[in-house]
Amino acid sequence: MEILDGKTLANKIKAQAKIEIEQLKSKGIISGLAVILVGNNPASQVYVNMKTKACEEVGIYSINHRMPEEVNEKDLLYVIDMLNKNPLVNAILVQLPLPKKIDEEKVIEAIDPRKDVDGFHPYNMGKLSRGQPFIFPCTPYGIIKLFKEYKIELKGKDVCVVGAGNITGKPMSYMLLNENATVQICHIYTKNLKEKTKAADIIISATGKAHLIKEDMVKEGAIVVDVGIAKVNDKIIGDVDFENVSKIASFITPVPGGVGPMTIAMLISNTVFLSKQQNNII
Ligand SMILES: Nc1nc(=O)c2c([nH]1)NC[C@@H]1CN(c3ccc(C(=O)N[C@@H](CCC(=O)O)C(=O)O)cc3)C=[N+]21
Repeated sequence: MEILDGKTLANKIKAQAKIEIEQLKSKGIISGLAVILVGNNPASQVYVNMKTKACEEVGIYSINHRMPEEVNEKDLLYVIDMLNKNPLVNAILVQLPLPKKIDEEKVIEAIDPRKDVDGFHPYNMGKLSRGQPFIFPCTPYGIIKLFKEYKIELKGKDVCVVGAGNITGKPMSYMLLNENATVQICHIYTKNLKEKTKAADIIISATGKAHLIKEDMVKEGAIVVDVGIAKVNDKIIGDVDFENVSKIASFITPVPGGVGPMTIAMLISNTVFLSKQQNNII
């Protein structure tokens, strides 16, 4: 069994981004990321702080917009419009989830697709689904990078994606299909989940259900990627029962230190990409 070490690869990717950011600076271009955080969700605050810290590490100019839980949709859309028009802002991220009374779809659609660092805008999701991507959502992008780093071939592999959310499951499935993998997407209504995961060469689980994936659901020698981050008694627990599944998997990501740090690294990398795009460098 080999660990897919997201932390180490994330540091490598951030170091590369730092060099590119310095090159942009020598051309007078400063990469800028705006993060909008609505409300006081403690987990969201932790993630946003990690993003800000990563920006500081690599030299990205970052602005945090904090808005109260009770903010009305119109005010939030106004801030997005302002950021869309601000030439110092190359990338915009609205931290999810948003308070229930805000229409998430409307908010995501308000982001200029050219500044959509998460790749969540329907234009970008549509492009990705057609195999003509402009930008890749950070979490699935990080997972693909991990596969490439460890020379894991995707062409023709049977991949079982557990979880069909917009942040990971769906864009992950498109990216795998674009790599010529055979993709099965499972979700809460899936019958006989075990039968499906057990048949897979690669399992990618993104449900947030602590230890959903047990040893008896995994084929000997399979590759297991854990995107889950449930909080149980103040500890972060992944979707995968690591202790037991790691005994039979050929490659496995740990939680923490696997997919999480890769998500942050790809956010940095996407910000650099958008900065270059907007300055006609690529
Ligand atoms: N618009 C938007 N874009 C996102 O990319 C986005 C989002 N909303 N909402 C929430 C999810 C979650 N997410 C994580 C990022 C890093 C770690 C991460 O680095 N985790 C560390 C552990 C961190 C800890 O100690 O809690 C690790 O796995 O090693 C986790 C989760 C980004 N998300």
